[in-house]
Amino acid sequence: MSTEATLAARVLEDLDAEQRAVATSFGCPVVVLAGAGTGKTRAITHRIAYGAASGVLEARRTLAVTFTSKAATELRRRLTQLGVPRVQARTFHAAALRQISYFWPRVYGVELPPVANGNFGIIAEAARAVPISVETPLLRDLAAEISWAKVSNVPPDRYSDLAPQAGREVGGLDADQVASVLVRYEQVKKHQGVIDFDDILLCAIALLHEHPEVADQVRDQYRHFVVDEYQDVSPIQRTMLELWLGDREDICVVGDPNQAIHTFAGAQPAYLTTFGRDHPGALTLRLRTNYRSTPQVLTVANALIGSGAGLRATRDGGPAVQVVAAADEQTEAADAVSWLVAQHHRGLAWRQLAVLYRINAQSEVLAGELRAAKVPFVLRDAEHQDPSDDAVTLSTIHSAKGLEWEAVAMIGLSDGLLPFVLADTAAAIAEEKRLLYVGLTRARTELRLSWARTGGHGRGMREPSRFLRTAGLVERGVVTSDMPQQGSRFRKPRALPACHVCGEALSDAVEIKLGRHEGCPARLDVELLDALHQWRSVQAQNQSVPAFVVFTDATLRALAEQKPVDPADLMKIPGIGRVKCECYGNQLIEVIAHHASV
Ligand SMILES: Nc1ncnc2c1ncn2[C@@H]1O[C@H](COP(=O)(O)OP(=O)(O)OP(=O)(O)O)[C@@H](O)[C@H]1O
Repeated sequence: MSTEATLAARVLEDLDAEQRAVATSFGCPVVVLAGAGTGKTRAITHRIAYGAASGVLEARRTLAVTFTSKAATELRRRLTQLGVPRVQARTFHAAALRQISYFWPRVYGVELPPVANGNFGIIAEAARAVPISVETPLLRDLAAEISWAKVSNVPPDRYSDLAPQAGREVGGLDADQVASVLVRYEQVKKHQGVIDFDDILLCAIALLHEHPEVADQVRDQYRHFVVDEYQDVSPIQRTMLELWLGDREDICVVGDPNQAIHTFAGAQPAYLTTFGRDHPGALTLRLRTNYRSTPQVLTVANALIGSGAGLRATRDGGPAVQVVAAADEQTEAADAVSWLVAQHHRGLAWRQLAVLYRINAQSEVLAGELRAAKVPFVLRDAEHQDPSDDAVTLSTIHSAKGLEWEAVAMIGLSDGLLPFVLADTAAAIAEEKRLLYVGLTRARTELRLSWARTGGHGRGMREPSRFLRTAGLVERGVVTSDMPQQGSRFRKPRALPACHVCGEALSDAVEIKLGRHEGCPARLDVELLDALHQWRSVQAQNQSVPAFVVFTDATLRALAEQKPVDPADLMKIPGIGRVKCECYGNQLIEVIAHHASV
């Protein structure tokens, strides 16, 4: 065997048959439909290494495109390990920026305008000129909308016509108002002499389109293309890719339609599913063998998606997936922290644990409980994170995409949070379902799903997420914790706790915490309440956290009314889980006992 053939054969050694088919298919466009955890990154990096070793592609003329700079860094790391460091692994934007930075001055005789460092200031100026409100949440929504319009090829003068058809809605504004912001936004940018992030691709497209000689040079540089996460490609990115490709067909795209969670931002997963039709002669391959998760996790993930997922397990059986209902958000967070602590005591490092949620705001209560329990954690969106930190990861499901942990807790699995309350069309609900699928498939071994029967500050009753039923967690009886044991438990919530004064049911979270209706006579010991407040201030000061992180006012009132005498009594108060009990129990009982004795 020649040296090349030996090298090429070696590259294939650590691939399974499905991955090998991906690594060795050249000569036609290839689309790979890869389920979660099936090793698509491994398949595409090995494809490039195999192609380079066997001489069917030139490493330095290969462009591997992905969506985040973290993913691009990971691709580069793996390619270097496989002996092909000269491959360009970049995001669409990074690759395009590199090209326009080089060609723009040569073609237009001026430097490329700088890319604005964030565009909130520009949007605020545009909004003031319209005029509309410049409150931060609206500016954030407008930033997302401006980006959607650009990546979807919707120019400001067509926005009023096209946006309503696409079901777009921005913070109560009508389409004409948003269109006016878009027009002003472009004017402000021009006045400041900057471009924004999405303009990078628009500039590159214009450059390659209008200047065939530039397009020829770029095409000469890049001859082989691999695109990861192809379900996330937007119209403007596809146009970019087509311009890079020209009339050549040396392209391999990889993606998972079941992990399409960015359509609200303009992604078009149909580009992946119709790739075979759009590229005559294309080869369609599938990766279905999952190396990440236990059969228990995959059974739930497969059931959620239905026939389209079909992930095959390779790992041995593990623990059952847990579904847990909690009285309120605070208790849900406290229980989740107790579970993390138990996983850690079982031998897992903190960094092998994660808690995932739908929206960032959900991390607040959780962070308070983690601080109280002295559990190290990192927020993934901050999450200045040092990857070497041994800390639990807190992440939105969106930001957790592409990652994996040994044990994963997902919180807030109630209707209104997942699916999120703003998802009001069939398409939006389907995307929320895929979001849950992405979350579930991050877990290697332990998976805990929880929801709270009431929201924070006594806000309304909640129902478990409809997706828990879709995922077969009722029918299969996959284990529940404090949920009622009857088959009807998802329709009929557990019997509500009773008021200790009148005996009637309690449904409000604050009242549940107090153990009585607000209107029922209290046995509140005002002096004890005062002593508890003082104790809480000292704790909060010592830990440099806000007082409510230690205990909420409602919990202090419940303590001052119910005067628990031992840990078992303490844990009957909603909001005081095992972790808080272990952390503060003895001190609290001492404060209460001392107060009784004076
Ligand atoms: N052939 C294989 N043999 C053993 N383990 C493998 C194989 N292929 C992949 N794996 C492992 O499976 C896990 C998932 O791989 P990877 O992260 O590449 O999957 P992915 O398809 O990109 O996942 P996702 O789309 O869910 O983020 C990793 O831990 C990886 O090391």
